[in-house]
Amino acid sequence: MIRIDGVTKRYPDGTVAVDRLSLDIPDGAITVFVGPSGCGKTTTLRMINRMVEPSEGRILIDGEDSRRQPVNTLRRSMGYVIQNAGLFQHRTIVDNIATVPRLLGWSKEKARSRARELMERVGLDGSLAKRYPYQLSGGQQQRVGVARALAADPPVLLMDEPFSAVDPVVRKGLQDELLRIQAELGKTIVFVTHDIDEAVKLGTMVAVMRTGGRLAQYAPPAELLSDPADAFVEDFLGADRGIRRLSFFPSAELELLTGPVAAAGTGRTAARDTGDAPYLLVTDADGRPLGWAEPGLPTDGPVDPGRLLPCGRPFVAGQDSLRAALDCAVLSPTGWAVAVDGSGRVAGVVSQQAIGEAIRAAHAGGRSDGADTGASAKVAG
Ligand SMILES: Nc1ncnc2c1ncn2[C@@H]1O[C@H](COP(=O)(O)OP(=O)(O)OP(=O)(O)O)[C@@H](O)[C@H]1O
Repeated sequence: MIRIDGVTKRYPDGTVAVDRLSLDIPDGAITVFVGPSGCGKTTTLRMINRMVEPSEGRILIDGEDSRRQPVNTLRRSMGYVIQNAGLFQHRTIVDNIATVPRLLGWSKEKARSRARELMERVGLDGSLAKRYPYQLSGGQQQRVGVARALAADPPVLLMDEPFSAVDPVVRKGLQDELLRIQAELGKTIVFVTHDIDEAVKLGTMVAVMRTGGRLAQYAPPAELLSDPADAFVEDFLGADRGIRRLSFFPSAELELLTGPVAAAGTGRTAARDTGDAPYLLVTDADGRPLGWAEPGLPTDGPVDPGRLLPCGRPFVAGQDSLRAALDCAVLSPTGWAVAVDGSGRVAGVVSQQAIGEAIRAAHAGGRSDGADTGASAKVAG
């Protein structure tokens, strides 16, 4: 555990970048520092690996004052990733990644073989190994930056706005990759961003900082969304925090109806017994959703999918969140959401109204994952 204990940073010109900050960064989890520009996020991160020395207070690593370790030993135990990756332009990708192992005295072969293994881990094709950084896209360069930081297998990764310079689609891919790597390797990651959505998505714990380097709130993201500490945090979280909070409620308890679901051309569709549902959901022979049949549309023979109402993007029952289920229902012209299993086959349908009831029950039960335990079990979707 990294304990930040009453830390203040005053720069020589008198600027107080961080003001009496105290918090514990748990092992094997992602802790995100988020806040407006100039609130002291980068300074905090750099105090952890002593690129910046605190003016007051101390930082304990597994109970020991970080100043008791030689600074080089400390830094080698902490990979560091920055915006635009900061790669060595004159070195190939594989040699960029092999930098720290080489500094640690590994042979060239061993360091390069480790680098190639890491390229695969961060989702980079091996054919890029001999290229130079300028021959890679921004997103690929960021992956190289992550691989380089992981090369010597440090227990801690410090990441300063690592994905800020890439477009939203690439950024989402990098975030997903980081979550996957974190789940696989169990690193302690300290991540700085000014993007609250990124913080909520990635953080096991989120520290919201305010201008003047003060901590506004430190909590799992579900708790931030349900109980912002004050108006500043509430404002920073943005207008749709209620909807975003639904990402933390699993869809597992939604009661799915299978009555209004039928495969095209099976004859069952002719009966059109849709129960409570006004429409019939028609699937293909494998059970994958084709669309909604309006009353009156013959469905007992081959169905022209062009005549069905679209069913939008279904949610994965049990795996996706209530937010995904609600989104599906809201976007559906019928007001009903389609649930599928992991292989895309229809598991059932559920109405907007039933989802609304599940949301009310979830709020009443305070069942958003992680809010009680401090461990944020994220729900996909
Ligand atoms: N070397 C320095 N000398 C004086 N003031 C500094 C120095 N470095 C940072 N600051 C000031 O300290 C405050 C915190 O800066 P810091 O870079 O930690 O903020 P930040 O939250 O990371 O900002 P951003 O999101 O814009 O990167 C700012 O007011 C900044 O101008």
